[in-house]
Amino acid sequence: MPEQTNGHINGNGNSADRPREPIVSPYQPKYADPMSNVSSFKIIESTLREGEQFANAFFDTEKKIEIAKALDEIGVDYLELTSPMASEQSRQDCTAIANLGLKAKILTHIRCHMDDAKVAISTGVDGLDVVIGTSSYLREFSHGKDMDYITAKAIEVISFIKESGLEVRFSTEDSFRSDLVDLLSIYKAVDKIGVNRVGIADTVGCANPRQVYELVKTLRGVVSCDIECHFHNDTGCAIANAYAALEAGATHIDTSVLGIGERNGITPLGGLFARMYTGDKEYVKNKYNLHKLRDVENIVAEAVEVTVPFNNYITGYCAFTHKAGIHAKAILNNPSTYEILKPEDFGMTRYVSIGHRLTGWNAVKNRVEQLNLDLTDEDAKAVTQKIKALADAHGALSLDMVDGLLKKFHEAKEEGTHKEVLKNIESPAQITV
Ligand SMILES: CC(=O)SCCNC(=O)CCNC(=O)[C@H](O)C(C)(C)COP(=O)(O)OP(=O)(O)OC[C@H]1O[C@@H](n2cnc3c(N)ncnc32)[C@H](O)[C@@H]1OP(=O)(O)O
Ligand SMILES: O=C(O)CCC(=O)C(=O)O
Ligand SMILES: [Mg+2]
Repeated sequence: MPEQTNGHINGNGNSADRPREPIVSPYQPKYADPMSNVSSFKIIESTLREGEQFANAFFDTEKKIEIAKALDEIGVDYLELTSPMASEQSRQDCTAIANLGLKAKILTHIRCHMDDAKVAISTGVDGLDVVIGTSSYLREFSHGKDMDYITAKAIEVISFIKESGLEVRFSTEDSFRSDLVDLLSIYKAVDKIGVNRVGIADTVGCANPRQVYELVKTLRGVVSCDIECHFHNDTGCAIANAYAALEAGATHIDTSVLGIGERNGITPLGGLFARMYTGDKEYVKNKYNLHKLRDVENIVAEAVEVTVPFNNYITGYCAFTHKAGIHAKAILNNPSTYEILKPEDFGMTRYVSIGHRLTGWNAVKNRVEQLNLDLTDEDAKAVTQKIKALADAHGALSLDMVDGLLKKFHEAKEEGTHKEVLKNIESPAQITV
């Protein structure tokens, strides 16, 4: 039997830290967890590149440095920066961040073009992410080049970057609307000349996890270098696609803080953490400083003038709020009953909400115990019914109101008038403390 713990209504979740027997769920997936790549996956954090393509984003040098340092504290493996070709300030910012001496490797992102490569190398970054579109859309409406030209240019640019000693990645923009034979043939060609990584990019967010798995698995059989993946979230698959890519043998995933990027963005850093933590908690906890996630999200949210979404992975304000009575009872006994992520692993706090009509007597009784009031189960049940009636008539009650009601009831009980007092309370105003 799992240990019965006394959960905290506003507690810090420490009850979940106590040793307890593992709960073996009959609903564990039957297949072996294929997350062999979890123990080696790397994050290419692109808030300072893809994130700068978010509609509201404008980061001055100081803000870029603040974000870069905050991401470095989390322990992301790479930071990807906007192309130095974008503007003179972008070029100077690349140089400034490359010189910060961060633990993360610094990359910048360039077109498949010799001029871009030359300028990028001169910034002092550790590596270059080279990209060129291979779908018929991009070949026709963007750069207008055919596959022979693209392949020859890729080989020229990659060879040049390698000669300078930098790490180099080659990526095909809009991979999922590109011809598979074209893709495999160009990836093979660049693998042969020693590219460090090839990249698959779902530039328009059209791919689903099954398609991702198939493409990455096929590519894994064709190249020996690392495989990076970049997923846009237009159809809500960016996290699932990242996971499917890792299952299939990808090694690097692009993220941005809060998922910001072109249109509605890419795989969010926090969402990827949540997904990967669920697969291999110890690896993710040991490798990344998860307690710092909220700080960097707040920095970025403020910089781009958005609020952190209420339902954000991990840090959304209700990510660890439990409400319905059935949930509250079980959570208070053992948080893992309704939590796959431990809030304390992310520096977050669990909250059990009790002042509403979905509440249950077990949660109310727990509050009675926290307030150290001498009330019976029957008393807790009676007060619970009053909370429900008040909520039906007036909407949710604050925790202060619930406390006020419990204290009033307790005082009246000492005088033997509690049933009458409870009956006479008809509005929250009568219990507001
Ligand atoms: C899917 C992605 O997010 S890819 C990354 C996107 N990032 C950026 O665009 C960085 C910010 N961009 C910029 O500042 C500018 O677009 C620049 C500096 C890169 C280029 O600016 P401009 O020279 O004014 O060209 P413009 O932006 O109008 O068009 C893009 C040019 O790059 C070419 N191009 C587009 N993609 C590529 C590529 N991957 N490799 C090589 N050339 C490319 C286009 O053919 C076009 O060339 P043209 O000047 O002959 O028409
Ligand atoms: O360089 C890459 O792999 C991705 C570029 C990009 O942002 C995209 O294709 O959406
Ligand atoms: Mg993108």
